[in-house]
Amino acid sequence: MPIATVNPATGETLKTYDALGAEELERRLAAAETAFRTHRTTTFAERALRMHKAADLLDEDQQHIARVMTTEMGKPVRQARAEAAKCAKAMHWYADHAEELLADEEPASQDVKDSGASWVIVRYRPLGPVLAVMPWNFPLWQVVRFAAPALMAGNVGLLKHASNVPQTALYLEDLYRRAGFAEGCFQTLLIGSGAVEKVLRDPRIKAATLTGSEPAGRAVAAVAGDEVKKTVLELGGSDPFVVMPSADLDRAAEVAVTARVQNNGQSCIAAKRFIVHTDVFDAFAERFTAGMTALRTGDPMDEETEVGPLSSERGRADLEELVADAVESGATVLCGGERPARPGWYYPPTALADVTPEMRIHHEEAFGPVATLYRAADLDEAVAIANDSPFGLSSNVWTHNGIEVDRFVRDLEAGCVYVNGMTASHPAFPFGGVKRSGYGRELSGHGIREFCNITTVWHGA
Ligand SMILES: O=CCCC(=O)O
Repeated sequence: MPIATVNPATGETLKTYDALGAEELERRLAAAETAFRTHRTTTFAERALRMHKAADLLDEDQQHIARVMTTEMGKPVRQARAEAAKCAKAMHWYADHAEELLADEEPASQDVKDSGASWVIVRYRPLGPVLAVMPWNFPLWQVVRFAAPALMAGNVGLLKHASNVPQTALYLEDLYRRAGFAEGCFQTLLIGSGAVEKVLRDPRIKAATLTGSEPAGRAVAAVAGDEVKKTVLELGGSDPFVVMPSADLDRAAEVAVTARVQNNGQSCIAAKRFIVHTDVFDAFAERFTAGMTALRTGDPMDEETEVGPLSSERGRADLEELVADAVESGATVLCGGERPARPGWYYPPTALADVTPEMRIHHEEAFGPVATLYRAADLDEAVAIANDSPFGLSSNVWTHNGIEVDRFVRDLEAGCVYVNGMTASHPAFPFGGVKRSGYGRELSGHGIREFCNITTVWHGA
């Protein structure tokens, strides 16, 4: 795939980039190693000053970078501005909290005594240069939620971003440099995916994080495993959205629409499978279909647009194939289902009912604004349908029955359970999944500690 900005709203190639040559790649790896030697010895206060500055600069640049993101991957510009604001918030949060999250820990005095020590501490030390392989869907946020904790922990970052968001990738390198992080602390590598293995095997790279598809995660984890390097993987999701009879149906349907079509339906934590108790299925389906049909679709630069184009022609073709497969096998189209006759990679908000396990869409991630609706006879069946997926990222449940909430929290196979709301990541809460959605956690204290050398310091009498 060429490294290029191609506007998904028109299909026009606006800017292309050459991949880094071997010499420049080597220079950047060396710069990362050099930068780490100094950066690891800086204080939390020094890092925090730069991170706050980066957040302030990002706030100043919000209009500009939002338009760049929209041009590169097609998200509605209002959502792009919200993404930039969320990144600044996360940067401030890690600037404010990193020191306390990575403070030395003291084991219980009885255990210290039992070991024969006079004192023991556990210290979180940085690992070194970390490679981040990141996707285009939240081109700022996916990177910042790695970079903010990594830099605050004393690590340095090398970004291999998706090939269709090069301007956003270069902006991020420039942002951290302008904020005062030393040369080499955060670098963008304009390279194709074929060059990732070489970088990952380089002894100067100590760990890797990847957000993206399952095949990409498997490939990076295989190489990292061979090199015995730590990885965090945040892969696909096909999150369930369960609606029980006690739910506020109007609110559940309204949030369900947003949860499905956020980011033009291209979010790992978008709700994708709507599992509705049979007593309220028809009422929910009617409200949900009306909401999906009423969405304003069109030019993502238009302030009023709620759903823009998909990011690529291939992405739209994949989605169309999933829908065609389902319809051929008996799914009912409640709304949408046909691409509009216009330039750009648009696909309408679509809802499918009568979905069965024989259909590909039952097991695969629909990365676009396509919802599947399921009828469940009771809570047990709702849980069974929800868990009948290779993925386990997040989940959403709508009920006002506390016993049901306990059951969902106990039984849903997912990294998060959101009750009476839609999944939304927050800097203070761990984010990540189980099953084919990956492993490890981003954000919160758990995220910042993923790329630390957790060091036991034992001191004799
Ligand atoms: O694509 C998944 C990430 C979405 C988010 O963190 O809000």
